[in-house]
Amino acid sequence: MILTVTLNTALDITYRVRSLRPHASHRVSEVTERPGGKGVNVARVLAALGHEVTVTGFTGGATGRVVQELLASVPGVVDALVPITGATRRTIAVVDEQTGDTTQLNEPGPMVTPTEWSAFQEAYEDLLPSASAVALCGSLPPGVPVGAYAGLVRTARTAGVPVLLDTSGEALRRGVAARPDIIKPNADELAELTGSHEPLRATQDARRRGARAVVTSLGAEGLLAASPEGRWRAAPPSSLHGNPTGAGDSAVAGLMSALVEHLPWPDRLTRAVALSAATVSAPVAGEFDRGVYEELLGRITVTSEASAA
Ligand SMILES: O=P(O)(O)OC[C@H]1O[C@](O)(CO)[C@@H](O)[C@H]1O
Repeated sequence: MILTVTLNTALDITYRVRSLRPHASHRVSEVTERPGGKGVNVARVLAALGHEVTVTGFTGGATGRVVQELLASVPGVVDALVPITGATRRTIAVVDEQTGDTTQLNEPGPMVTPTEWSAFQEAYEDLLPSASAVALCGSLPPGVPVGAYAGLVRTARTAGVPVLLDTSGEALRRGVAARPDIIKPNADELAELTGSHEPLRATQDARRRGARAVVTSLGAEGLLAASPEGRWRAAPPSSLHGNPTGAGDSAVAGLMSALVEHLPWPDRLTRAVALSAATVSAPVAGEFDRGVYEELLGRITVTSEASAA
């Protein structure tokens, strides 16, 4: 199975409003609730692709119960979340129907105690021997040490399990130094890590800091990747309109799925870009439009940076 870790799980709520205006009161035309947090979204996409997936992380309170109930109805996903006393957070995406723009409001998450953090680390070590790969995704809830991902990367490496890290800020900086197999920052997260706003230079710099491979998401322009096997840009034929929430999570799912299938890098990137774009076409995070995905698979352009230079 593929293991995904979401330390800051969430009940993802999507509101659709006719037009979002500051200082105004809004009537919500549609409400959608999904089990969320980045690794949970990755797991839902992987399961839809036919992979066996186990999700771990923390769950607590009434929101945590709703997340687990919703997760139980997703075929192919095994729930190995660790219970805590605090309540799982809500994350809210407000979609403006007129402009198509999405505004995201993410709560910080519950306080995790040192005992709960130790219980998680034990559960993680127990799950790793059954995992073909692990994805560590999203923000850290309060109470979890900032070096948490660095420790989880090291534990995966010791167990011989390939590990992808998708986080930001200091947690990313420390995690990269622990030498994960892949990181998947967006351009802003990469600039914060490296101090460089030139994506190709920053992608290579992140490899020097410890990541074996770096896949940078460039929004509607696709992905930029640097690995020991080469450097590539992968782009969709045109930018799609819709809700981009979760597009990065779908890219991670594409990379993970192609990694465990031992596909070469250009095929991994093709799958990641097609899934990411097909997620923009779907109304909520963690879901993708299968028709768009299958149609796009044959239309992603992958260019070797070495030969393009
Ligand atoms: O852990 P964070 O970085 O706050 O991200 C969580 C959020 O990101 C999303 O996964 C979108 O990528 C939302 O579904 C929401 O749960």
